[in-house]
Amino acid sequence: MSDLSITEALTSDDIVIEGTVGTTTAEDAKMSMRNVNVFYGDKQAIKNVSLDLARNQVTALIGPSGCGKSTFLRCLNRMNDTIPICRVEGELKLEEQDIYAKKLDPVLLRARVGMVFQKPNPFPKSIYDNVAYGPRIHGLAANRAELDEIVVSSLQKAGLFGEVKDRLDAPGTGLSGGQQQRLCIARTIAVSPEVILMDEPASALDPIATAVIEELIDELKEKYTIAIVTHSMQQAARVSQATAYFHMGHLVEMGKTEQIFTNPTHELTENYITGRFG
Ligand SMILES: Nc1ncnc2c1ncn2[C@@H]1O[C@H](COP(=O)(O)OP(=O)(O)OP(=O)(O)O)[C@@H](O)[C@H]1O
Repeated sequence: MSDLSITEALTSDDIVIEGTVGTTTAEDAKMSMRNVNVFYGDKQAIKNVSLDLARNQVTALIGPSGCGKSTFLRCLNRMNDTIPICRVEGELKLEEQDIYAKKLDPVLLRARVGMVFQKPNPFPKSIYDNVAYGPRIHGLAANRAELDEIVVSSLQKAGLFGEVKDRLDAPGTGLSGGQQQRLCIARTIAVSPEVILMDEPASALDPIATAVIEELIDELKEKYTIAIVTHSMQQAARVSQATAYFHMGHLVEMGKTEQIFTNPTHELTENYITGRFG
């Protein structure tokens, strides 16, 4: 394919992408998705995507704006349930559990598969209460001492405790952007999730706060399985072990991050990572 035809193909709605190249399965999968299709009304946003999230790894979902990264991520803890016109088809499993099973309570699923959003969104409550909120509604602490312990250890794991330990009663909204995002990560961790989904978690932050979040993501993978949507290829390369390249609803290519960024197989992936499209 010449560059011109690639450019045409990249901007055409008629592009045909057959299957996914690379490795989409993991030996030790924490989550497995097979033949996932997602529709908003009549419009199909995800087209027959299959991939695994490997346990204790960071998987980056990358691709041009509108390719379906966030839609796919939101399927993994049923956040799309909140969009009435959205319909999800296919098999989505958290270990052996079908996460779309009728009997499954999405609120409990979201405690197991937590989510951190693009814009830090602390509740208008104290730092303490932000982190204690989840454990309280899920009844995870028998008494105040246990709750204190969860709050402190969650703030520690999110790398924020040292900065806020003397002002746990202060409002969470009074923290800096980067601190607020770490507070949101602490809030997610507080309910002991198994998987953490991150939708562009650093895009609203300055480079220093971004570096802190990236270091934290690297530490968090020791305990959790992580999927991150990012527009920053440098960030994907820095924090992830596996990368999935989406294009117009298709999963074009997936593999080890190093290979995707140094030696991609598909021309569409190569064009994206070399900055010819995006
Ligand atoms: N709530 C919605 N209702 C209707 N269509 C939607 C909705 N959310 C997303 N879409 C459409 O689904 C497609 C995929 O969107 P999505 O937000 O998942 O892409 P993305 O790759 O995450 O984009 P971005 O990088 O810009 O955030 C787009 O065509 C978008 O317009």
